[in-house]
Amino acid sequence: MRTLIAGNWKMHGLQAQIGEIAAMARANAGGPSDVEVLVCVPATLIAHAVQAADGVIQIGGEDCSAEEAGPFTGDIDAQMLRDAGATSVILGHSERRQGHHETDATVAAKVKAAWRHGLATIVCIGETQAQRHDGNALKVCGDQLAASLPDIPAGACTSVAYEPLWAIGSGTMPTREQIIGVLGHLRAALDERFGSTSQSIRILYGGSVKSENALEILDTPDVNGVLIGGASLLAHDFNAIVDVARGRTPTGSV
Ligand SMILES: O=C(CO)COP(=O)(O)O
Repeated sequence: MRTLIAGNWKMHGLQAQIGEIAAMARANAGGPSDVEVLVCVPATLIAHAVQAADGVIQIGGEDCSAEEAGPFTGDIDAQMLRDAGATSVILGHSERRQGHHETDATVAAKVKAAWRHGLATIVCIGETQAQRHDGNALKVCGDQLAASLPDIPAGACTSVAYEPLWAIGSGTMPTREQIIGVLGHLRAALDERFGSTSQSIRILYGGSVKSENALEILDTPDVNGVLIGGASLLAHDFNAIVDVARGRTPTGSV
């Protein structure tokens, strides 16, 4: 399984920032293929980003509707993301679960819609600080995984991103043992539910990933990649993390 280095621009980015995508693509052109690079951007930027990515890195969306085309003002469906050139979509990010009241059932319906249109999904789960404090991190994450990830039809592709809410944008990282604890639990659940298909599902870690901590995270058992927020906005920062994944000396943006 190739390591996935994925960015999440969240609600950041104007056309003026598309040069960052071009710089990410330039740095990855002709590189070894043991690392897959994906940047998920706001829907308004997908088509521009796909052009700038020049087929070197993949571009994804950050959400999609569970519905097909219809009377849903303001929503964007999976087919539209695909049409704009996205190959993947992040679903169930905690900022959507919290800010837009998305339940596990909503997320599962969105995942199915994305798969119908050939998008790979990154299904996000994670516990709050209070849930961890109460000793419920494993149960919360396990329950979210079970209810947010539908049975996987042949040909569908998904990753699961473990993003503890208290680590997102905070600069606070879980310990290596905490990551191992949750990811081991998730991998065991995936193995039990999906059998050999589990081996095609990457588990990503997300939350305050930077080039300085990327090596330690990527070297943690059961980590198959990372989902990066703030440090994915600038090619200089993002490329440094990709370089770490490739085992090269960081060179920054080219
Ligand atoms: O939410 C995240 C990625 O989806 C993580 O964000 P930060 O890397 O900024 O902590």
